[in-house]
Amino acid sequence: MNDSDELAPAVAAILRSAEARGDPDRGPVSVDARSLPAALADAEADGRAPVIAEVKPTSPTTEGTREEDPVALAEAMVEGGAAALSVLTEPDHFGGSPENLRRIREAVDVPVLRKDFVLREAQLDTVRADAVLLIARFVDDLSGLVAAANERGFQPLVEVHDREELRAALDAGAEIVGVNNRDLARLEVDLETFESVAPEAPDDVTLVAESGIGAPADARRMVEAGADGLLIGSAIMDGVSAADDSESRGDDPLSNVTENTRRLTRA
Ligand SMILES: O=C(O)c1ccccc1NCC(=O)[C@H](O)[C@H](O)COP(=O)(O)O
Repeated sequence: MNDSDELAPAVAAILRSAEARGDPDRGPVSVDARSLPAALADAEADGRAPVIAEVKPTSPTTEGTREEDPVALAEAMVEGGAAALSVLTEPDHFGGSPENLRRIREAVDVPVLRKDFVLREAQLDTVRADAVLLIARFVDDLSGLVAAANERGFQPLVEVHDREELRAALDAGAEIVGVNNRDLARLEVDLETFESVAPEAPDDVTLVAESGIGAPADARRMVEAGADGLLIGSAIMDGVSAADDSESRGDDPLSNVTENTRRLTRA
């Protein structure tokens, strides 16, 4: 990873803090993972859009920080039909923590993806999750980290943004690939990114469309383009564009999170 000059300043700062974070003081963890591909397929089989709902207290592109208990947020998402959860563990720019993930995974029975900027093997051992995000652009030894994640029982979800990164992910042995519609160089979101990369992926890969899915029509568009899973954060956490109209939003933030999730899982 040597292109921090080409990244949005917020992303370069995220990477600096990921590099500086200490490694856990223990050996390799072992995980008995809940299957993410199976959970997504089960959702589709019973008529729900396969949503991976993200517990994302804040981000560089969000105003303010959600103060609700992360476990309550996660349970509200599952109640709304989420097939799986994504939980931020990045503390400095997303308000996440490994402890949030540990508590959420204990409280729900759906698969939980660890959302962070994992750069080296020891960082895998910070907390047990069912799946772990590895960002192709930022990981120097992608094959090594995919293998290290698999050895521990984690399901690696390798994030790409273009066809070249998709090839690198497949060469590294990725079986679950996320195509991020958010360009981390400029932080702009464009759903055409998924549409241009998805046709290049083999059929046996589980493909996840990430970022920028704000409304049910976006969710349908991504599924039509080949998405097996939909990673959705902001539209569930704040629901600005998920709600059809502001009158349908109530005063209870957790009910709104459930309702935002439900609208998207019913897409
Ligand atoms: O979300 C951000 O502002 C962000 C900024 C810099 C790097 C990464 C960022 N997001 C990471 C994500 O992948 C999203 O949280 C996830 O795909 C959900 O996206 P969205 O539904 O658009 O909140």
